[in-house]
Amino acid sequence: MGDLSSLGLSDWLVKQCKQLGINKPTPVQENCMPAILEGRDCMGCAKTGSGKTAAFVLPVLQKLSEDPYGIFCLVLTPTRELAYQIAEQFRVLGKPLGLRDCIIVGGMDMVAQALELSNQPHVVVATPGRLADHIRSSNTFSMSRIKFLILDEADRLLEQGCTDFTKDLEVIMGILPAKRQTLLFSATLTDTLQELKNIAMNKPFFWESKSETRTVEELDQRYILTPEKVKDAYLIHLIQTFTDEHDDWSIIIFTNTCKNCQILTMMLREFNFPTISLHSMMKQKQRFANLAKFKASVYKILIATDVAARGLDIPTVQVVINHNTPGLPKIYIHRVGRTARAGRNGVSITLVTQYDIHLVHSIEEQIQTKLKEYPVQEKEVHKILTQVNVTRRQCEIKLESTDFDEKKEINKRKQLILEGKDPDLEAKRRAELEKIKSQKKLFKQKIQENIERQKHRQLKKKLMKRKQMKKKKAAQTTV
Ligand SMILES: Nc1ncnc2c1ncn2[C@@H]1O[C@H](COP(=O)(O)OP(=O)(O)OP(=O)(O)O)[C@@H](O)[C@H]1O
Repeated sequence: MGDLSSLGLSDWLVKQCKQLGINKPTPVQENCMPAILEGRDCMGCAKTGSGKTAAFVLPVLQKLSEDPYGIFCLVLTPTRELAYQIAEQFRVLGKPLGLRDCIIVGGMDMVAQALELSNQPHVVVATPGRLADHIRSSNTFSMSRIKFLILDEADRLLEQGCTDFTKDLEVIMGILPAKRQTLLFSATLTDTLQELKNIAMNKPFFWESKSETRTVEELDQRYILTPEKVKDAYLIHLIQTFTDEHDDWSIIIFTNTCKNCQILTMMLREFNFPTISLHSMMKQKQRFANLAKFKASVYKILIATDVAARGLDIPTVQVVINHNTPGLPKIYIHRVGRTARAGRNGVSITLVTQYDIHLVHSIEEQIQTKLKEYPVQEKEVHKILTQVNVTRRQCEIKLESTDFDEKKEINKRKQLILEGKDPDLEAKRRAELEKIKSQKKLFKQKIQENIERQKHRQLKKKLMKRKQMKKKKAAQTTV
């Protein structure tokens, strides 16, 4: 492994790296940085926690120091928290340059952001939706001279998941110069490789870490097979044993919905665990505050939806618990990648119900690793089962008495308005779709029933025939 200066970084930058404990480049840095410094487009695919952020931040800072102007670099990333984390890396490593950065994410004051953009910062780190809003609504800034476009978690930005960035990306691409360097990074690039290659047009340098497995060796990956109803008791038991056995610890628990996230947080607090939550129905300021408290170990447990699955770098996290088995292997890879980062050890425990076994198989196939069973003292779990289930029900009732569901509905309507849709028309459209769906289902059911009936009739006929034949034969032999 070479050192940082032999890769083409200036002394001031190498010194800055050392102050942050970056002494030797990681493989993704060693391989991608020279290509970026040569001026090539680059696609880097390396495991979680392997230093992909510095792999693009360092060459950008190097180039910026040679010819400083704003706006020099645009970084796009799928979540707001990640945008702050990336901007922080730029700020810390670029301090000797007097680097000016600007963070453009949803949920924060748009006027203040517009002002910052008009001051020509060197680096803009943004989530696509809010940046596209700025482009649509003002002409006080220009990105026509940017040198670098970086898509961090590039596959997420391009996939059409629950948050679809495609329209916003089109708006953004429309104001960027064709002559630029495009850098794409993620731990899971391969699924969307072709779309990504279309964005990085100039025969990108492609580097993927060679490894049979897609998760890091330092990660101990476990599962617990549990009926749905006993899941929470297992969770409480796991946390209790973990707190009993470790002094300096921190856990992230991933769950599938904002509501579940809220209920689990309330529940764990009832059991006196220092818990805080992070999900998209929280106000942005609260999201940042909660994450900061978790990072500072004021709270040891973070319960989050997949909004925290990608990119977050919190070295103290030793355990990741999947309260639900992720539906996609790629989500699993990112979730468990919140621990065992940068060579540290970590454990991940996935709670698996009988309905999730096929999901575990496809996860194992993708990561090329078999999950091992996590040993649990069943007796201890059964002792707390009733208490846990009663507490959950109480928390559910408590949450129902707040306006949580109402807020969810309002948020949905707001989102539709922002997308230029009429919420009432959308509701009508969705109701009609539901009606068609259920009619189709009914129709299918009827056809199935008819087929079954026909089969039954044919079978009956066959049996009757066989009986008659037997009778006939019997009659003939007696004659
Ligand atoms: N060369 C290095 N030596 C030691 N530590 C490093 C080095 N490069 C980066 N790090 C540290 O490793 C940690 C993980 O880096 P980073 O967040 O960039 O990972 P990543 O590959 O982007 O992970 P993810 O896919 O989860 O986003 C950070 O705390 C970072 O400061």
